[in-house]
Amino acid sequence: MPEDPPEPSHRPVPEPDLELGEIAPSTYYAHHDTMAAVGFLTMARRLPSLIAEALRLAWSASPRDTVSTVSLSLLGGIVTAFGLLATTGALSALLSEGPTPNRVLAALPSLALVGAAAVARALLQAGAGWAEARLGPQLERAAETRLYGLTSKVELIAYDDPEFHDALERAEGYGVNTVGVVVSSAVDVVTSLVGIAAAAGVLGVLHPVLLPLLPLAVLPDAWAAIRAARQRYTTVNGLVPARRRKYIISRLLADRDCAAEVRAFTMRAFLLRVYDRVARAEQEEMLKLVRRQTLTRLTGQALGGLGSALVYVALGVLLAVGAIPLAVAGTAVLAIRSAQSSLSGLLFTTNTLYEQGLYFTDFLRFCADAEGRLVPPRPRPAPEGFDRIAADDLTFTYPGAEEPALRGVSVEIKRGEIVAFVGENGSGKTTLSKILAGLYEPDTGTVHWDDTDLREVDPEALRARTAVIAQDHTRWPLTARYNITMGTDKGEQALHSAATVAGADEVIAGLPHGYRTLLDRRFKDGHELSGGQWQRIAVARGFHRDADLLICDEPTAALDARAEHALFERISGHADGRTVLLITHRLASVRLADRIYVLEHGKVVEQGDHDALMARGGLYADLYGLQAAAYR
Ligand SMILES: Nc1ncnc2c1ncn2[C@@H]1O[C@H](COP(=O)(O)OP(=O)(O)OP(=O)(O)O)[C@@H](O)[C@H]1O
Repeated sequence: MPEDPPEPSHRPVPEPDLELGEIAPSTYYAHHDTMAAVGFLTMARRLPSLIAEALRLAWSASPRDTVSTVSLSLLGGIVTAFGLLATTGALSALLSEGPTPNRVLAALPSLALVGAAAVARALLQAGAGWAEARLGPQLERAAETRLYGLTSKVELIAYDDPEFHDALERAEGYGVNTVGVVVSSAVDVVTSLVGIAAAAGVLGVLHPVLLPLLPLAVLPDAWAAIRAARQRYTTVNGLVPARRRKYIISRLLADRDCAAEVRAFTMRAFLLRVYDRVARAEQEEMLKLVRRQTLTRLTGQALGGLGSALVYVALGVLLAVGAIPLAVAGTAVLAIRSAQSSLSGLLFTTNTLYEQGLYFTDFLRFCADAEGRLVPPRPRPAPEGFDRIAADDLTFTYPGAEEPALRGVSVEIKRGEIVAFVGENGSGKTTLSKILAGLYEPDTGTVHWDDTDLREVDPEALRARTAVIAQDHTRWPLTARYNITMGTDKGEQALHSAATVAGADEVIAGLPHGYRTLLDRRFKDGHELSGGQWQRIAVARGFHRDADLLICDEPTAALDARAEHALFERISGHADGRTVLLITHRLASVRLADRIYVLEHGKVVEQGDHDALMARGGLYADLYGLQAAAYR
């Protein structure tokens, strides 16, 4: 354990508290339970379908390399069998009667065959290895392209569905990485099976009585390997919660985000103690496992030795009674050894294939589910613009939510207007704006751009006509330029004017490489911005887009007073002729709106301009009065 720092004398460090609650299960260990419980036969039964799925995927990534991998591996097995049979010829000649030079001469053709088989096998194995290695990166790319093609295309609402999230986490966190391993394990399983079949075939050809000797020699090893693997799974599965807890604590000790607080609150000694307790417990379990596995392997080896002894005795008896010649017995020993090595390969790869196959299946299931979440093709093109947007009687409930976020909402936005949504937290403003932007589909009700029903329009095309300055905008790990243009370069003039409107020009002027500065500290020469500076960039992004409808969701929450004032001035100047939908809690700023909708619990409870709403003396007047009082 690392040495503890001296405790501060003025305050005792509390005892490490391990009562941190249950650790939630993790994607990375999603199938450990299954692996600890499942038997070898269950694994073996699942093999054919797993091998078929893996080969189908491999075929889609590269038919040529798939065929090469499989055919060269199979040929390698056949050549091995051929080499073993040629050995019998060589041994027969060498062990026959007569002077040694004559016996060697007689053995030469068979020896040449044995040599040729060895060379051919080596070449075939190298070829298979090469094709398999080529397949790996192609598979990885195919799987990732498929995954990310789907994640970026599914309906946005999928991201609010916990089941989609879980499935995505499993597919992305682990499933996609297993594709290559599953395919290579599938090929290895087939190769090992061919190796065993070849050895068994050779024994059968040499003498049928030799066949029953094979299980005698190979089963003890097989038993030990399977048992040791089970022991490891059971232990590691039991350790999953401890390992996750250790990982969480290790992040507190090593992550940048908490580095300052770890020091400010002198947390080091406390955290190290908690870490050490968990790590020690884990170490104890691992040492116990090592002891148990060693015992199992010793038993397996002892039984294996016994099995081999029995094989030799049986061979001796067969030789003594003249059932088989010496050359055949010699080849049988070689064939049994070859089967043993194929079997240990088979056990290892079966285990790997089954385990990785569980995660691989997660990947396949996710892709199938995501396909079902794609927006079906829509008949009408997106409207060129609008004179009036009308939302009628919208209701919307988030997946899994008990209460609807919107209940029977109707709003109207005319071209060139500034319309504001106000209301307390959680009243439904952002949800409504996302439906108007075509990001969510309402459960019931309609949105029309003039006479076009948005349900008939491709949402992607519609989104090209709207710009959203989001409340929780993304801090893209790109240059300042790309953070504003988002890859749609409209020239320097458009870039500078959008940046100026948002006050982002001042931010960019202060960056070491101006617009070319990377806004992410994880990259070399990357730069970090403050919350308000980021918001200015996000606002510039919205203004840069050629959109008929500009949705500003809390665009000034992080801005200083001067920047906020400048932005609202700009919006009140009708943002270069755009229609603006403004969501804000700063009610002084919505005075400029042509119409204000006040939302409460997912319903529009008031609407009108500022003066009308103040005169009404309802929720808006209450909220406005509260804010105004704070400045008096
Ligand atoms: N992704 C989501 N999944 C489930 N419920 C959600 C989700 N997003 C919002 N909600 C719920 O929907 C309701 C409306 O949320 P919305 O974000 O539209 O409110 P808002 O008026 O924009 O709030 P705020 O002023 O805090 O931004 C809230 O009750 C909220 O808890």
